[in-house]
Amino acid sequence: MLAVETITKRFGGLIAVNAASLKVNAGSITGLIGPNGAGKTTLFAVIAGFEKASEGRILFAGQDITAEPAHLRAQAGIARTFQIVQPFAGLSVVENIAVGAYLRHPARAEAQGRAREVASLVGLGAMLDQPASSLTVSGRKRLELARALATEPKLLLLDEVLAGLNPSEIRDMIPVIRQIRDQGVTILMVEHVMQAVMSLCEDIHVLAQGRIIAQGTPSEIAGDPAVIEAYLGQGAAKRLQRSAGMGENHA
Ligand SMILES: Nc1ncnc2c1ncn2[C@@H]1O[C@H](COP(=O)(O)OP(=O)(O)OP(=O)(O)O)[C@@H](O)[C@H]1O
Repeated sequence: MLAVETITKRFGGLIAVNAASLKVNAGSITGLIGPNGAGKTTLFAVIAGFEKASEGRILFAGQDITAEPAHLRAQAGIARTFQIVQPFAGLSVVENIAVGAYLRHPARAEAQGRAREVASLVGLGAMLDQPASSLTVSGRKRLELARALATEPKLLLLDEVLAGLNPSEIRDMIPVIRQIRDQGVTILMVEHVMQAVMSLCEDIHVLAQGRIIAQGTPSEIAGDPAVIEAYLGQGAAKRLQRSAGMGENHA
């Protein structure tokens, strides 16, 4: 569904994304992980058309969309959520979601009808008429998800939708994300909550200092020395191996 081909993004002298390539298969939940500042959000912005790639190509369903503006990518079926959630505070929950639904349903009643369906999918069905400003952090995250989903995307880019949630809220959100995929939406997610990434994603790409350093299944990624080093620093993989060996000796 999506092919990112050797994308580079420079901000002046800073290379935020450095010749990164990745693929997202239709129907999958694919993960994009990496330490802080690795370039994940920047790569999302380039995929969604909010930032222009300095080099490289983006293919969506086989079409080269590298030069397309963000609104045409949304029309084609790409939606993203934002790490910093900023709902229209003065509007109700259903009106906020309808903003996304207007993309495919210009009539108000239809857009609101679609917004209600999406609200119940993400667990906001009981809060339709509340002002968005009254939602908790967890409610705002669900609203952000709903606004993107209301555009009826084929590919949904989730930027840390679990950040700031407590463990029980995370447990509640995981099946919601899975259900969205089961309804036919392909998902690419940036996430720091590893337990969620490991349980949801069939394929994971790891970005570190702008480069893709590993790709594979959750268990391949968890055991990859380059990934361990990227998160824990140089020599960490060896140190872990040694202490695991010592553990066995003691046992
Ligand atoms: N608009 C911008 N102008 C200049 N530098 C930027 C801009 N956006 C991002 N950067 C820089 O690009 C690098 C990558 O940032 P990015 O936010 O993409 O990383 P990230 O992997 O999403 O990090 P985090 O996990 O902390 O959200 C950082 O060094 C950041 O400071």
